[in-house]
Amino acid sequence: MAILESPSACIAAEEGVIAKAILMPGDPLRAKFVAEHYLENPVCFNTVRNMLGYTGIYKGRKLSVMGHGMGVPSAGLYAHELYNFYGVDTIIRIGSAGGIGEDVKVRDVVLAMGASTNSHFADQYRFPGQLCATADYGLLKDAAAAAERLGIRADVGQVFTSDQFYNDNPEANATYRKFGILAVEMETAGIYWTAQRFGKRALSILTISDHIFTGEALSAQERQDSFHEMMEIALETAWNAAE
Ligand SMILES: O=P(O)(O)O[C@H]1O[C@H](CO)[C@@H](O)[C@H]1O
Ligand SMILES: O=c1cc[nH]c(=O)[nH]1
Repeated sequence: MAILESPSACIAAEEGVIAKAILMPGDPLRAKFVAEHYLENPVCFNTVRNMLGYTGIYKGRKLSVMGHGMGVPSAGLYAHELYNFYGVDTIIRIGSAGGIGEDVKVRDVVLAMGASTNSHFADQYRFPGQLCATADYGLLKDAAAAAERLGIRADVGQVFTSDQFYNDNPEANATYRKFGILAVEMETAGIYWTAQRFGKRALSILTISDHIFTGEALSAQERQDSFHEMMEIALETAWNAAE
């Protein structure tokens, strides 16, 4: 696929091709999977850096899905370009996360109401104080309702967005747990801040793929099945926001 001239640095898509609502996993191959399994007539709109993006139709409405890579710098960059250059107004992250909360089990779906973080991404805003990274309430409400309709248990609460996958501080996770953090992952705060900065909407829907305290982890089959549950909640939520 030839790379197009484009208004932004890291996405090369034709004007109007990307839908107003987009699902975003970290892994571009998970984006391809969603496009091929859930969207009618998916068309690939981005191959730059292999960060695959597709637009197709879900239940009669135009919807997109694209990878955002790992970590806040990568996810923040793609969210910035989508919101500012491609007319996107809703990003729903669909990611994996490590369980922290006592009541959170592998396979569970977590709706991230807010994200605490050790990321310094928001320093650029020179916000006088600590800027809360929070989900869009409408998306959060729609996702909780969709989970209930689909009969899927979804925990709603706070997550921790970490710059480290391998953390050298052995006490960090116990402290997160003490403060009621449900799960740890690596992008939500950056996406939420970017949405807040540009007056847009974002929500992270996460599947617990492993538990930090119990060491329990999903098998490949379980990962596939429970990721389906997260994807279905996300698709139903995005449908409400789609054209
Ligand atoms: O499954 P994804 O969406 O990539 O999310 C989680 O998985 C990656 C680490 O394995 C990080 O990106 C983390 O946030
Ligand atoms: O960021 C992540 C994702 C899954 N599991 C973890 O422990 N961390």
